[in-house]
Amino acid sequence: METTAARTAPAVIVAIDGPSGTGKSSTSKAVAAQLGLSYLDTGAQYRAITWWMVSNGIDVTDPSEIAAVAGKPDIVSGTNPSAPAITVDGTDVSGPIRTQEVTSKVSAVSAVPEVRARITELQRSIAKSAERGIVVEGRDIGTTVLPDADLKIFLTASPEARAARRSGELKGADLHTTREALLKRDAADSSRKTSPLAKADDAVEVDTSDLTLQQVIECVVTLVEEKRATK
Ligand SMILES: Nc1ncnc2c1ncn2[C@@H]1O[C@H](COP(=O)(O)OP(=O)(O)O)[C@@H](O)[C@H]1O
Ligand SMILES: Nc1ccn([C@H]2C[C@H](O)[C@@H](COP(=O)(O)OP(=O)(O)O)O2)c(=O)n1
Repeated sequence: METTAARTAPAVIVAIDGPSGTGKSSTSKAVAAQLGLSYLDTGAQYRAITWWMVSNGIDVTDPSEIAAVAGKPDIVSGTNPSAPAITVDGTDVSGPIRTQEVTSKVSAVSAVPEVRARITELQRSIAKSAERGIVVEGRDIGTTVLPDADLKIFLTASPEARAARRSGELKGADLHTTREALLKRDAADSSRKTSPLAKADDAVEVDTSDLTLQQVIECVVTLVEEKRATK
């Protein structure tokens, strides 16, 4: 629930990065809602451009083919943490971007520099226009997209905890298969040349393996409030 203090506080930019299943989306949405900030899911944008490539028959194993059309889809992200929305060329793609097919191809598409340049520009312009501040979650927000963010958080968790959380979501998914797929995607995201998944030197690292979601939210809200008090 947003408080009166939140409505009058100075704008604050929060970057939350980390690998898959560490709690970035759940934490970012809750913190933004509680503090009256906008919210941006940058993974959804990479998923949306990947969905467009797949839907238009682009060979996602060919970086030059991806680069040639990277500027074509019109991706629009909503920033309401209580109702995150994403459209491509006017079509709501919030469901289709979560399929296994998109998940298995998103690392290859998001490694292409032309894709990153385009999406990064979009992210910076959304962050700039958030009057009361924003929580932006992803892989390279603290290092590349918003290096001057007021607060940078890097969430981690053991592969076992992350796989258990993910297979809980994908009902009936095998734990071992989920763990392997997740580690494969992390390795691809961490080893790409352009803005890989990485912790910024000035980010606060929070290991969420043994914390409840509520504990992680409280920890981040406290860190944001401390930052705001010094602004
Ligand atoms: N600290 C936590 N303890 C238990 N489950 C969690 C925790 N944080 C997140 N989850 C759950 O794990 C799943 C993945 O979380 P999510 O926020 O989507 O992670 P990410 O955005 O980093 O991939 C969700 O079902 C979420 O409810
Ligand atoms: N800032 C970002 C955000 C996501 N990506 C890429 C790499 C990720 O594997 C995919 C999907 O991100 P997403 O946050 O939706 O992934 P999870 O829901 O955590 O599994 O997008 C990126 O390259 N840079």
